[in-house]
Amino acid sequence: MLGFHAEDYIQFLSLLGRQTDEEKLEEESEQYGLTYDCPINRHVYTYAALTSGASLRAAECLMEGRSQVAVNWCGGWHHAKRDMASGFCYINDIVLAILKLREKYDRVLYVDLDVHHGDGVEEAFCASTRVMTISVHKYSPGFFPGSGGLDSIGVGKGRGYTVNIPLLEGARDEEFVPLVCRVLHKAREVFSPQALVCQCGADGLSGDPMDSFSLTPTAYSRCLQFMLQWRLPTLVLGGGGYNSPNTARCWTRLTAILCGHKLSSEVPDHKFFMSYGPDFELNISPGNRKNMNSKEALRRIHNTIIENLDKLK
Ligand SMILES: CN(c1ccc(C(=O)NO)cc1)S(=O)(=O)c1ccc(-c2ccccn2)s1
Ligand SMILES: [Zn+2]
Repeated sequence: MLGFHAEDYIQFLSLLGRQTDEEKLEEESEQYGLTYDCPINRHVYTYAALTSGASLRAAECLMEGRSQVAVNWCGGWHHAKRDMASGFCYINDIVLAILKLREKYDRVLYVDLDVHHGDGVEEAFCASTRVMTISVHKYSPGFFPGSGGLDSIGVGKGRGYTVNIPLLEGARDEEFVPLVCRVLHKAREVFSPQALVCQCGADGLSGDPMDSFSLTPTAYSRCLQFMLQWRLPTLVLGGGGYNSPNTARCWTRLTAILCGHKLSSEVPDHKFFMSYGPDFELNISPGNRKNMNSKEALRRIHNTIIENLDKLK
């Protein structure tokens, strides 16, 4: 964890279980972002260490050639900063995994499909020409974390290696998939990644409490399948997803794709079967929320990103 995070932050997290002076605890917690959406309890450190360790181990499996794809659905904590928790994220397992992959691969592509901007990962690599980050997310006044605009393209020598695809609420599969895949195609052309990390936060699904996009698991499946055809060492991670049955539907579908397994459209009987009512179907309908993304806006976003990426040639 010290490969990315500040020692004092990790030290504080590790002492949480043993700290008894509530007053002191309260005060210090604030400076480390350990309030509101990142509450503290004595289990946080172990939880964060285990989930990050799993993402690191998955990266090592790829580097050892044990598999072409490795998955950690408990990972994907893209908001955590070097010395601060943020957005339910305590340790940035994604940054740790990318730094590990960089020990073997010269260029790593990071793709963030979560409905929230992958700010913690972008910030960590915004000055790098060896890690390209691409985040597609809802970008709207007051929506967390508030960063990830079209003009956020990296800094210094890393300028152009940060890509943001900012969308408005109501985004649907039929425009999400072609836009993301066209950007991915261009990114691969100009960056030639040797390894891939994909955060598959499912809070963009229709029916998620984040109430933002109208995606179905098909959007995530098509984007992941597009990347899988590159046959790069690929790390697949989880992230947000607050409608648990729908998130399970989505990640089960992605797992089946990764395993080359065909799924029935019916949810099979199991311990949590009743949570999948009333239709007990694997698929999710997109719903009918108003789509605020106009064709002109989507075209402008696409053209701007393609122009920016072409400058890297
Ligand atoms: C802290 N926030 C985050 C941060 C990160 C995420 C996330 O999933 N990031 O990927 C989600 C919410 S937040 O302020 O937007 C919210 C906290 C609680 C929220 C909520 C709770 C219930 C229903 C709808 N929204 S949104
Ligand atoms: Zn999210």
